[in-house]
Amino acid sequence: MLALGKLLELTLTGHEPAEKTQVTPRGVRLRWLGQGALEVSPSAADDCGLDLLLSAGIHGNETAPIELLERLLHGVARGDIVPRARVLLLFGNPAAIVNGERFVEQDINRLFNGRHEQSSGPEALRAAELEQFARVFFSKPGRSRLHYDLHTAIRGSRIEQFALYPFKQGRTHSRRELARLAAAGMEAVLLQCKPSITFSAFTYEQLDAESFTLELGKARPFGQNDAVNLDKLEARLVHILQATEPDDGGSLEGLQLFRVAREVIKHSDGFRLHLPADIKNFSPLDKGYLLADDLAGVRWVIEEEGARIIFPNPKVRNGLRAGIIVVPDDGENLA
Ligand SMILES: O=C(O)CCC(=O)N[C@@H](CCC(=O)O)C(=O)O
Ligand SMILES: [Zn+2]
Repeated sequence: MLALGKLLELTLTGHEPAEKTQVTPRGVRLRWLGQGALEVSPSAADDCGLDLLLSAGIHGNETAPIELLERLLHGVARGDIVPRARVLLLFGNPAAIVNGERFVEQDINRLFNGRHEQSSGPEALRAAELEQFARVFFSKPGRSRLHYDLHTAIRGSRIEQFALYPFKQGRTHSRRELARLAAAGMEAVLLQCKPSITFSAFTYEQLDAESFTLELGKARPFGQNDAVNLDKLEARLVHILQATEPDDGGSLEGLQLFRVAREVIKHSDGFRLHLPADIKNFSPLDKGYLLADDLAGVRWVIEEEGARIIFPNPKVRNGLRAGIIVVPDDGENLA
C-alpha cells in the first residue's frame, strides 16, 4: 500500500510525509495537503467530473466515520478502489481525535461560515483551514460538487441513520440527492429552513456543493464500532467514487422527511431542559409540553403537531443550539 494511504496515522502523530505525492499503478494520484487533508485525483482520462469531499472527525470522539474513511483510503492506496471522482478527504479536528473528545476548547462545527473570525484558539484556526481546503478543492468550474460530513451522535436514536440537509435562500433541496442518500442507507433526512454555521452549511451556502451532515449511529471509541453498521453507506461511496452507481430510479421509498420547526437556543446559565438524560433522538414531544425554560421568563413550549426532539444538549455554550424541534415534511418543495 502507498504510504500516503496511512493518512490517519500521519494525522494523529502530527507527522509530515517525506513524499507528498504518490501515484498508484492505475494512475490515481494521492496528494498530502496538510495535517488530516489528502486529495485523490483520477487520471484525466478516467475523471468522471465529480468533486467529492468526505470529512470525518469534525468531532474528535466520533470514530466510526473516521474508520470508514480510513478503509476507503486504504482501498484506494492498495489499488482495490480506482476512483473516477476527484476526492478530498479531511479529518476535521486532529487534536480532538487524539484526545478522544468532541472538541478541545469549543465545538468546531459552530465556527464555519466565517464564525471563526470572531473567535480564537485551536478550533477557530482549524475551521479557517478547513474552509480553505474546501474552497480550493471546490474551485474548479463546470464540475459536480458533493460533500458528506460524517458524524455519530452523543445519544441513541429512534432513527439510527439520518442526514441533515443545509438551507440557502433561493436554492431548492434536490430529490435526486435524497434518493442517493436513501440508497446509502439513510432512513431520514432533516431539511434545514435557515442558514447555519456548520461545515456542511458552509460548503452548501458558499461553495455550491450538495452538502449533508450524515449521522450514522452512536459515538464510541476507536475499535468499538461494531454496532454502527456502515455497509450500505460504504458500498454506495465506493460506487460514487468509481462512477458505477446503479440507477435506482430515484426512489425515496422508505425515506422519512422532516423539517426544522425551531432550534432551541440556550441563552444563559439558567437554561433548563426538561427531558430525561437518556432520551433518544427523534423522541416525540406532546403539544403543550414545557421543553425548556431560561432566564427572563423564556419558555420553550411545544406548539407543533408531530414534534420530535433531536440533539438535546443543555451543556452547550450560551447562544448555541441546545436541541432541534423537528416535524414531518411532505416533500412538496423538493426539486
Ligand atoms: O448528538 C448530538 O447532540 C450532536 C451530534 C452532532 O455532532 N451533530 C452535528 C449536526 C450538524 C448539523 O446540524 O448539520 C452537530 O451538532 O454539529
Ligand atoms: Zn458530530
